[in-house]
Amino acid sequence: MTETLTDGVRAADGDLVDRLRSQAERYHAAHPFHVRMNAGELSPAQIRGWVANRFCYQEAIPIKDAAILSNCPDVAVRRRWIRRITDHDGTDGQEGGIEAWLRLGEACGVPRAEMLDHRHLVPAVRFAVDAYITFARTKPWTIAVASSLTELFAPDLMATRLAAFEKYYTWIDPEGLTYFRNRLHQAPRDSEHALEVVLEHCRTPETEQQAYDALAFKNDMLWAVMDGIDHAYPS
Ligand SMILES: O=C(O)c1cc(C(=O)O)c2c(n1)C(=O)C(=O)c1cc(C(=O)O)[nH]c1-2
Repeated sequence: MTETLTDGVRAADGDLVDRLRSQAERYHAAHPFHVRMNAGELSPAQIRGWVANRFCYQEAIPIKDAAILSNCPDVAVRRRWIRRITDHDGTDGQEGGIEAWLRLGEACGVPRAEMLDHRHLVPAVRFAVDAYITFARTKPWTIAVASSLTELFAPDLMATRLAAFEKYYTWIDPEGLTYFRNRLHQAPRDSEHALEVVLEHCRTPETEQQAYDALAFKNDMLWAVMDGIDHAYPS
């Protein structure tokens, strides 16, 4: 690539970026359960059900990122991608996203033992999340990277959710919301890198389509997670 993203994307890259971004409307931000969450309409039991089930996704993220690393022959990409694992797992003296999510759950009233032992885990959520890990293990690494691009859409949802929790769910200790605050800056950094990788490696109509389909798969996976939660904790 002669130009970098910061110089401005090439015309063909712009087309692919537009096609990928067009999938924003299929993002799980539009799922009725999230719409009700962001309107302040969920009960404490529904929030607890969501937080306990979403923990399964949080646990899966570093595992799928390790699967991508294991398939990636590019040292420069691995050096940046590995940060995602430590962001979630933490390091000595630095709390990671998994611990932050456990604290969020506790702030919502779910004991950490009940998240860790999966007693609230709904089958549909387990199977959807497993499918994401399997996708990352079995697809070409560049296509697995493309599936992470839902993070292009995540910051808006994260900001809306944070505001909704602070406004409507005042029974939750605001300290517990650190996870969302951290993702506000982690997600844009991560999606920018993932987009660079996809634009550099997916340069044929076939691979562009595979990247597009990977993002559609991921959107479907996230939607299925929300369907499972919505069904288990109906309004
Ligand atoms: O709460 C959300 O709505 C949401 C969505 C997504 C996403 O769009 O995949 C991620 C996260 N959160 C998240 O916290 C996170 O760490 C994350 C990593 C990834 C990924 O695919 O690599 N997605 C997401």
